[in-house]
Amino acid sequence: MQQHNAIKEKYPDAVLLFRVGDFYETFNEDAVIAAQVLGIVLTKRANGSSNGDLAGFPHHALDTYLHKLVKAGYRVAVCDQLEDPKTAKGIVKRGVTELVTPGVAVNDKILENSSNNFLAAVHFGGDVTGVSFLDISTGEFFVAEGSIEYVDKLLQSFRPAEVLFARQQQKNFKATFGTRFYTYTLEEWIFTTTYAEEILLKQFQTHSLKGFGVESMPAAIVAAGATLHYLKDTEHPNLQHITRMQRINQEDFLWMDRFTVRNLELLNSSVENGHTLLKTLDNTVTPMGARLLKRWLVFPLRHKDRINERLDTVEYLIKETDLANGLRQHLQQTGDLERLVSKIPLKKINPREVMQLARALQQVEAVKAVLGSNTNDYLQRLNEKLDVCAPIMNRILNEMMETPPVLVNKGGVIKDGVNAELDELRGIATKGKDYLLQIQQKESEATGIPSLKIAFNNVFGYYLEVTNTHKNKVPATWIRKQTLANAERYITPELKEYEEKIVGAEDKILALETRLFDELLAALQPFIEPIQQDAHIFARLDCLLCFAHNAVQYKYRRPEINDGFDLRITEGRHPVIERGLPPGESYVSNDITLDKEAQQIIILTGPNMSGKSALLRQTALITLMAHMGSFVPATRAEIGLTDKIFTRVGASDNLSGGESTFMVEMNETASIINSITPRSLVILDEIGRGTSTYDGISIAWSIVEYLHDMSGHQPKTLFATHYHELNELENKHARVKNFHITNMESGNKIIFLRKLAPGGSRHSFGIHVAKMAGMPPELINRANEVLAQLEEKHIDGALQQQVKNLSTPTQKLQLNIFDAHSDTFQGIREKLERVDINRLTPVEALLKLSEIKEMIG
Ligand SMILES: Nc1ncnc2c1ncn2[C@@H]1O[C@H](COP(=O)(O)OP(=O)(O)OP(=O)(O)O)[C@@H](O)[C@H]1O
Repeated sequence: MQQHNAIKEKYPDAVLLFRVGDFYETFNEDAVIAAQVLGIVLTKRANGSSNGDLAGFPHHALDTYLHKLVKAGYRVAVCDQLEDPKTAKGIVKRGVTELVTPGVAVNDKILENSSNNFLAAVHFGGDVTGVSFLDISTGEFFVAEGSIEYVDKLLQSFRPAEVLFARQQQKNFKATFGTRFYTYTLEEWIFTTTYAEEILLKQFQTHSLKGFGVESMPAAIVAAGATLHYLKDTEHPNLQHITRMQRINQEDFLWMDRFTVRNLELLNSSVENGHTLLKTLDNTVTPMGARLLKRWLVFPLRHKDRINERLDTVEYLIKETDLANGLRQHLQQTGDLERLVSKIPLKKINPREVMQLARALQQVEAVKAVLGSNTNDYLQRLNEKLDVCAPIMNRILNEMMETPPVLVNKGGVIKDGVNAELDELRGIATKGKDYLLQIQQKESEATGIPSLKIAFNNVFGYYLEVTNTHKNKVPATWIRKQTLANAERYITPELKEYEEKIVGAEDKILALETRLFDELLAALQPFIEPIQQDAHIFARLDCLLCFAHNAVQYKYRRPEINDGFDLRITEGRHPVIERGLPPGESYVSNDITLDKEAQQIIILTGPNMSGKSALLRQTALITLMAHMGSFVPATRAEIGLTDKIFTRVGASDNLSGGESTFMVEMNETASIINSITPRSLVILDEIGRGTSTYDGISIAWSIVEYLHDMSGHQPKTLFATHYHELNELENKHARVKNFHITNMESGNKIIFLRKLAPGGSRHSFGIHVAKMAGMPPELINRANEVLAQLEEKHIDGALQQQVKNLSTPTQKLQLNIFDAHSDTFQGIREKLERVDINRLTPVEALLKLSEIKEMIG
């Protein structure tokens, strides 16, 4: 217990699993947690002066129980016996061999195949915030820095299992990023540039960080350093598979903030088990492909050439069916090469997995052969980078048994003919066993006991077993060892002699096989990087094959990406809703055009349930898919390169999280306004609905005017609303156009036609929808009465009239000077750039300040 307590002191916030013989035991408060989470028995035991709680489980169940504790949000320190109890003097030496936390998990039971398990670190560096994401199970390591909003979006996209930050930032972190994450704090000194650089250089064995393109990203470097520090802290010293850092450049990707990622239901649905774009598109066949697809989805490209490179390849794969089928087949048989290779340095790879790795390399060889004859540039480049790692693949295949066991200490790992000593020992062991059979036969004949058996147990080794009916035939020279109910067990000197030979040989075989396997693992080390590269290329191939598959299966077409600003979609469909429709029903496609000249903003009205939201979202999703390099659900799509997609949805009650729902709605909308450009696509769904009609219309009205008039910024905008009054905007602003979704009234029913048509609509048919939803007839009748009276009194009409007479804005739109696109900003910037601070006198400085003040006006 003294040893336990001393170790526990070093890991106070972890549950300590303390190895005692064949068990992992937990004590005191750890035992209470373990019993509760694992459903194991909690016992009391005398422990020194007091009675302590105790709960334990057999050591071979470690994987299962460890996983449960970590999933339940606990940090777990695994404390093992560091020496052989047989040879140890006094108390066996023990130490923590691994600290497992939600973000530092390599166990297959904790990890999900199709998801990365990222450990993130955030460094608040004053002006910029740095962030890093590391998946120890795959070796991927990303760094970035930028505004808080940017880091927030990255956190939303990477969804780390654990986030690290400096202890002093506890309040700040919570205020900035909320309580969505599992977090852990580290000492402040870890978050310094010098320390971070030192630890990173040591990891990558380089003299500078230049090669990673991060030297001008101090905040990101600090975050990355903290991540590596934490890995060492959690007893993960062997990280040879973390070979590089990749920097994420904001300008390389189409930006979507976290509200957009959520509103478009890219990764998560708002309803349980609902469909997401990811689920709809994911037809990958390898785990690394599935993980990469997720990343492609939240980081769509922004460079035309790179998008077209993907689109060209998808087109090529669609045409070359045999090639695509061949590739898919080989990929299917590869398994999780990326995670297998990461297990090598972590010393977590077992013999069976090493064999899987060799088989995966055989697939690399096969893929190279298939790709050999292709004429697509991108595939050719990928093929050149594929490395079969033949020396190690052949060595594994030549030296290891075809189906080795999971545990190396079970033997049967190394083939015959690989090592002469091993062959000899195996000869002895088998011969010894043959000889035992001969003894059995010989003694059976000599004694006349036909049922005589030789068997083995751990207590007294090999023995002869005689059933009670033949007991009297046993010779006097045999030594009786055990009496059972219906049999007796004996040993003989001859039996013991052979036993020694066999058991000795078997022990030696296991030791030798373990050594040979370790040698094989050491030989694998230099191949970690090329195999990682192979895994990465397979992931890309998998995603592109998946796009080709989707295009054929779901009739997607190649989008045309151009440098213009316009968006023209012909017969577009919603990829997710379309797939969920019941058999026999088909999705009604729609054309949509947004351009800079005549149709920058569309005000979309239509009855409830007619498909306004669907149309809005499909426009965003088609744009997004095109930027991923995927074909799209439309017969034609011309898409001007887009830099940002914003989606905002009017408040609904399930969004509330302490704040009023309308406040949430306004907060979210406000954050768009400052970062829009003409290349942005803005989707607003019933913004303003969370307040009274007058307030709502006024806010919605002014948002549209603002987006219309922001000089030089005018983003393409789709605005769905129930406020028909907003249709009046078309008459007052040149680039606002009204559209509605058509429906047909048949008796007192409405039939949704779901077709987009020019012009606004007058009714919402909310009462029809209430009726369809099964509201009591009395209630529906009363609602109709109230509506009729309101309409009779022209309340609705009066508002319509007032809207018509609305004046133009009294105040010209004031551009934010901190908006990098504004002329004022550019002017101030130029002025400041010309100033040489070293030569400036105080009076000159005051004069400059006054000039700048004047510019702001
Ligand atoms: N083009 C379409 N073809 C087939 N079904 C569609 C289409 N558009 C929408 N739907 C179906 O109609 C349902 C309602 O659509 P949606 O939510 O877009 O309506 P809405 O006009 O936004 O309604 P509300 O104003 O009440 O929010 C969708 O869930 C979908 O199942």
